[in-house]
Amino acid sequence: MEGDGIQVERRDEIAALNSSADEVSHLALDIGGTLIKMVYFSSDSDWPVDDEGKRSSKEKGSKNCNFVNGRLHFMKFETRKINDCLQFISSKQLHHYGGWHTEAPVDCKNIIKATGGGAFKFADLFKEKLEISLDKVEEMDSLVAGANFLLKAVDREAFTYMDGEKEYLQIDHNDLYPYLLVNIGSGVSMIKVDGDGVYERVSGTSIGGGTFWGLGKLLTKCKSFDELLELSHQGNNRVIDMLVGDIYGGMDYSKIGLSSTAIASSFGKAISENKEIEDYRPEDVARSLLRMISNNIGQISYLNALRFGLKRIFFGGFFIRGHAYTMDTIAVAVNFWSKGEAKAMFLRHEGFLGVMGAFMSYPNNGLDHLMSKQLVEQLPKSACCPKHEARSPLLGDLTENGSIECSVQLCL
Ligand SMILES: Nc1ncnc2c1ncn2[C@@H]1O[C@H](COP(=O)(O)OP(=O)(O)OP(=O)(O)O)[C@@H](O)[C@H]1O
Ligand SMILES: CC(C)(CO)[C@@H](O)C(=O)NCCC(=O)O
Repeated sequence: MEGDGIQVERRDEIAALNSSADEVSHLALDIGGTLIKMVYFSSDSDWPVDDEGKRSSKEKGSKNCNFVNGRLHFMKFETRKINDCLQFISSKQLHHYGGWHTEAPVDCKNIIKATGGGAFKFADLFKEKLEISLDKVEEMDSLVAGANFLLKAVDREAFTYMDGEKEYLQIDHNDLYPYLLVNIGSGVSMIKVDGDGVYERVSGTSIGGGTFWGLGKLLTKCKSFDELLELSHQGNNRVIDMLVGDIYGGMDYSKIGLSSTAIASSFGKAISENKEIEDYRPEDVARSLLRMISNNIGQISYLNALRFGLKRIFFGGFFIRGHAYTMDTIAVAVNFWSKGEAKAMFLRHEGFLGVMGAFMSYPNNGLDHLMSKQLVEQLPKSACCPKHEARSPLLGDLTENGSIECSVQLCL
């Protein structure tokens, strides 16, 4: 029988679920060029079943629906280590729990929503290793659905970053569109969003997170992205970048609005010195690289915002990783080029937009509404958000693996 919410599989196999600590559903994947993102829901373990092994109501809502408390789990894996992801799914038996469909035949249970290029590239691998069929969700559709959902559902999802200060924003649901979504993954997609499912990918650039990680790895011999990011934190880009002051004898070029400390040419100083890469500190190389790529993305984003008269630019993707210097550079670039007209905004669930979109695409009607309500209610509402706000214990910045409490509606 179908209801308004997620439909529960009313089969005897469901009874077997009750032996496990948590009940899992709605596994979704975003398999990108560099990272695999995963989301799944686990309900609290004390959800009762009736004598026939069917889930019974703990708290009946209207139309015979249950409100189930649980957690939404967020994970990421490196795509080059896809076997770790397969192993995780297998060890937790997650693959049995795509959506719960009343009508679905037993052998349809291993159908998982998946987005990103890897949903095509690795479809056979998932089938072969875990007998999972990937139900492909279009990548841009997923990004936009995920961003719209998070911006509407999660209080203080978006924030600005300037001079080391985060300022959380209260998004008016009736005044969200249009905006520019800039997703900085391996490559960068720029999407003009006009409504739910109404969007156009207006631009992109191949100089993105993959460029930072790839070039950074070659130039610094770093073994991990986190190591490279940490290095950049300690570096000084002025050692390698050619500044306006280097060209103008320490002076500003005020006539065209460039201060002496502005970068005139990224990595430009390296040509005038008789140095090899080994002569530079990896910290400084990492810093210059991060600055170059962040600046460039900020500038192209601004130009696209200008092209369509958009004032708000939301930045997502795992390149950002909540990193202060990255956000600061992007924000300064947008602010500088737009003369303060456009604003760069960042998202707490930055890297999980696409996978949230895929998660939301499981056929149900209740999830969106209910989760929105729950997620919002878990945070105190306030019209004005103080700077340097403490992280919410339930909804911390989700740049790492973690989980958040929420409720979903399941209908029998
Ligand atoms: N632990 C990590 N390992 C590797 N890259 C990381 C890590 N954390 C952050 N990154 C950065 O995030 C980028 C990947 O971001 P994201 O997961 O949003 O994109 P993707 O889906 O893999 O790429 P695309 O959408 O272009 O296919 C990397 O290129 C790198 O710059
Ligand atoms: C190819 C995708 C969409 C894959 O996620 C992404 O890596 C991207 O937007 N790259 C930039 C490609 C370009 O527009 O030049």
